Amino acid sequence: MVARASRGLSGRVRVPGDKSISHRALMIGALAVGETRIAGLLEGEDVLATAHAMAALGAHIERTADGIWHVDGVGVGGFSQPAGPLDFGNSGTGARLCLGLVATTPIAATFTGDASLQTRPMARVTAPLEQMGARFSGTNGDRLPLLVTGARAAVPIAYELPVASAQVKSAILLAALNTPGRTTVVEPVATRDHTERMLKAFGAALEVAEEGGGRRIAVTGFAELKPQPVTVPADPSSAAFPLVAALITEGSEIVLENVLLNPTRRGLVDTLIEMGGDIEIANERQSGGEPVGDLVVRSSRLRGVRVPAERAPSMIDEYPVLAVAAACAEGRTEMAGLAELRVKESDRLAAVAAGLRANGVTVEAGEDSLVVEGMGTPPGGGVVETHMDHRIAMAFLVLGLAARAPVTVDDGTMIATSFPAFTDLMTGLGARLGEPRDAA
Ligand SMILES: O=C(O)C1=C[C@@H](OP(=O)(O)O)[C@@H](O)[C@H](O)C1
Ligand SMILES: C=C(OP(=O)(O)O)C(=O)O
Repeated sequence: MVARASRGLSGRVRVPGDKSISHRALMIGALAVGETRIAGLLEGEDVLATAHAMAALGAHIERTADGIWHVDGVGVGGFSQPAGPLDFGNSGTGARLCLGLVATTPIAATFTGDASLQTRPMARVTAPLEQMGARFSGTNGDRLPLLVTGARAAVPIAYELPVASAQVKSAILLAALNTPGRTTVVEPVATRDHTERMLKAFGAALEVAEEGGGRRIAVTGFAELKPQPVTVPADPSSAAFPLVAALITEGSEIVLENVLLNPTRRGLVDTLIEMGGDIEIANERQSGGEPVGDLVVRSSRLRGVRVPAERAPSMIDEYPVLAVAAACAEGRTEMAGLAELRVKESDRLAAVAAGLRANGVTVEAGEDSLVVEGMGTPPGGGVVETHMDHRIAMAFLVLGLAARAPVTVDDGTMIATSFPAFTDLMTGLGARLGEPRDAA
């Protein structure tokens, strides 16, 4: 795909539902007794893979013509042995959270995924889940495909997260639901807390205590989960693309409606405001147990900032597009604490650095840091390798809207994993996106 210099993005749009909340709504709905109705579910490939997995484990899942998803759950401990492998496609969240679900259920299941997912580390979840009694075997070290044998008699653990990861935390909390006694997870830095919020709403026995900058979360097993209606707010990680696009293309003013503003997810918005971004948060309210608001965004002259390491978990998926904003700012932007970017759908630190260099931007990439020299208007003109990574594709298409020369990404197909309507939504706002063969 190719993106060309654009001006005056305008319109009022709602990006699709939050990916993290969508995965959890299907999984926790599958564990409740009775029907959970989900409005605004993200219908991207990652979430659809989770829906298939829940159905393969015995939940009844149906989408009605009004767009509502109905999940008829089997109850905690009620999953049945799937007939074939569970394929999570490109999705780390789907695979890791579901490993937690199966780990304490007495069934066996093979977990697999696409070429990107098969390179991603799973030991971070299999290590604590083994302590709870699950067994994992495979031929590729800790990587997928893995055969998981759930514990017959699961044991509760007290676990301190070695990496700031909501996926690891959530895998353990979900495993704890079918484990007798009290399982405790301590996270030194707060990560997204959608699992905790949703489990509480469904009636799980869950306690959260603030501890320093982090949290201690305890789950007592065997509570019955009661179905709850879930309304999924717009995904801030998807909103990030039109948000940055409007800031860096001249003469733009857009409104992004109903965006999730959970404090564990709003690092990008806060950083862009620090950079001088004209972002107004209107109509702040609560929706389905989460804070949401409308973002009014106008083109802005951005300036470089220092983004502290402790902010990383609250914007971990947004660094590729932040780096694009930084390239279009005046001055240097320094980002620290980025080690986790190396183990996402691609090595995002390397992919961002290579993509920016290909478009004439000066970048310094350290082991876990990135420094981008802002250029106001970058030259562009490069071809970016996306490495099966949706966020790399979308971030560099956004760069192309503000660069002097068009920016090409080698493959736009992975965008469908998290934001299938990306191209339509962006072109609807006035962005010039297309295939290289299309007329300029
Ligand atoms: O829990 C979640 O829904 C997610 C957690 C993050 O991963 P880590 O837990 O690996 O940081 C994030 O990158 C991913 O897109 C979604
Ligand atoms: C890291 C991401 O997703 P996942 O870990 O679920 O593959 C992402 O969507 O940016």
